[in-house]
Amino acid sequence: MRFSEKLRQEADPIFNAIFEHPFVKGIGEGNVPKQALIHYVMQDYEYLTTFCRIYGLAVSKCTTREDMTFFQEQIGFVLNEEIHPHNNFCEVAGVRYEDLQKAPLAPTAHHYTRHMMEASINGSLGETLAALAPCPWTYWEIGRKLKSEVNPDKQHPFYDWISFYGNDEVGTITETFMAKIDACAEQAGEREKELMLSHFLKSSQLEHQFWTMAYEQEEWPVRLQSSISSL
Ligand SMILES: Cc1ncc(C[n+]2csc(CCO)c2C)c(N)n1
Repeated sequence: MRFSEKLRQEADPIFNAIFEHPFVKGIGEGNVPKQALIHYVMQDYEYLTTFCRIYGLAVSKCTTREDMTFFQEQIGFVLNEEIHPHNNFCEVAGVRYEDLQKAPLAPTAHHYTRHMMEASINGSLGETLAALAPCPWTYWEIGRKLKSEVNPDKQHPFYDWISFYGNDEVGTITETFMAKIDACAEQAGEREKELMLSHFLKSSQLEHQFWTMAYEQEEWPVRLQSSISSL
C-alpha cells in the first residue's frame, strides 16, 4: 500500500467525522447559519494568508525546481482562486467580503496554523507535506461527496462552493500531494514516517475542529476592547 494511502486509512475516522459535521452537512442541505458562514470566512481568510507563508517555508525545503514550482503555483491558487468559495459564503450571509478581512485568529485557527508552521520550520519536506495535505485532501473529498450526493443545480445556495471543491483541480492538487508524500516516504526512515503520520492526523483533527470553531463562533475566553494583530 502507498504511504499516502496508509495516512488516509489511519485518518478514516476523522474524515468520516468531517463528512458528518453539521457545518459540512449544512453546506449540502443549503442551510448553514449566517453567523457560522461569517465566522468561517473571517477565520479562513487569515488561515489562507498564513498558508501562503507556510508554502514559502516549504519552498525553502525543496531540492528540485519541480517541487518549488508546485508550491509557487499553490500560492497562486490560494491567493487568486480561493476567493470564489469565500464569495459564495459572503453572498449567502449577505455581507461584503472586504468587511470580513483582518480578524485576529481564533484559538483553533491559531492552533492549526502554528501546527503547520512548526512542521515546516523544524521538519523535513515530507513532514511539511504531511502536515499540509489534509487541507486540500479533506476539501476535495467533501466537494466530491457533496457533488455526487446532492448533485446541486445553480439554484442551490452553495452551488459555487461545492463545484469549486468538487472539481478536478482540487483532486489533482491532492494527487500531487500524495505522489510527493510517497516519494519522500521512500527515502525516509521509520522515525520520519512516524512524524509524517502524526502531523497528518493532527492536521486532520484540526480540519474537523476548524468546522466546529466556525459553527460555534469560537472566541478567546476573555473579550478585549482592542482587536490584536492576526499574526
Ligand atoms: C481550514 C481550511 N482547510 C482547507 C481549505 C481548502 N484549501 C486551502 S489551501 C488549498 C489548496 C492549496 O494548495 C485548499 C484546497 C480551506 N480553505 N480552509
